Amino acid sequence: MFRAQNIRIHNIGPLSLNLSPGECAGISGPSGAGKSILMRAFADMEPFSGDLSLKDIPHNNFSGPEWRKKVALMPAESQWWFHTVGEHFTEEFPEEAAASLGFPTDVRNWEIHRLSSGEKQRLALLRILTHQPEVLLLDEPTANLDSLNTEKAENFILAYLNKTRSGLVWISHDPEQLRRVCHTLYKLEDGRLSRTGKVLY
Ligand SMILES: Nc1ncnc2c1ncn2[C@@H]1O[C@H](COP(=O)(O)OP(=O)(O)OP(=O)(O)O)[C@@H](O)[C@H]1O
Repeated sequence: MFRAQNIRIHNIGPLSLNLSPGECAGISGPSGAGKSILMRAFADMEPFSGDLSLKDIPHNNFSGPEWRKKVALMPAESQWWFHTVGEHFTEEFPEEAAASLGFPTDVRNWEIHRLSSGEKQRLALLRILTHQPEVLLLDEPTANLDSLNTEKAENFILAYLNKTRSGLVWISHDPEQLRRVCHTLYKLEDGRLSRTGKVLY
């Protein structure tokens, strides 16, 4: 459903990655290998050459904002610009989903400046999923979380994937986590993306 063919960015690539509906692809690799840049290219936020498509529709057929609504990137550092949590949610605040990520009902009134890095990370996840992306690009989504909240976030993400049959690319430095949550595993190193294991698709 998501196809990236012959992608080149700076000195990375050419590389290709395809996602089937409901597939989670994990990417690991040394620091500085270009994992984040690759995610930015997939979200059309970084100049690249090559072909991207979603459900066989080339990415050039979409405007940038249209593409990014469907192929949504959650960067390692989330951005917050209003005063409170609730103001960042344009739709009705997803209370039930917030509870499943461990938040009390008044979280929508919390001021941004009081949030811990782990709270920001879980709320960024909640926010991005309210837009119902068809492909989700997660850059180290649990890097600031303890093991209990990591488990909650993993379950939350996988439940979304199973329900919507979206595609997911998950970047992590934790090989155990990638083995736990992903169907296909890749390593990005020296500009090349290689399949390293666990092929269930
Ligand atoms: N606009 C740019 N032009 C050239 N090189 C860049 C540009 N932006 C980032 N880089 C370099 O590309 C490399 C890859 O960076 P990137 O953040 O994608 O790495 P990463 O694999 O995600 O690393 P980490 O695991 O540490 O987060 C880095 O060496 C970075 O300095």
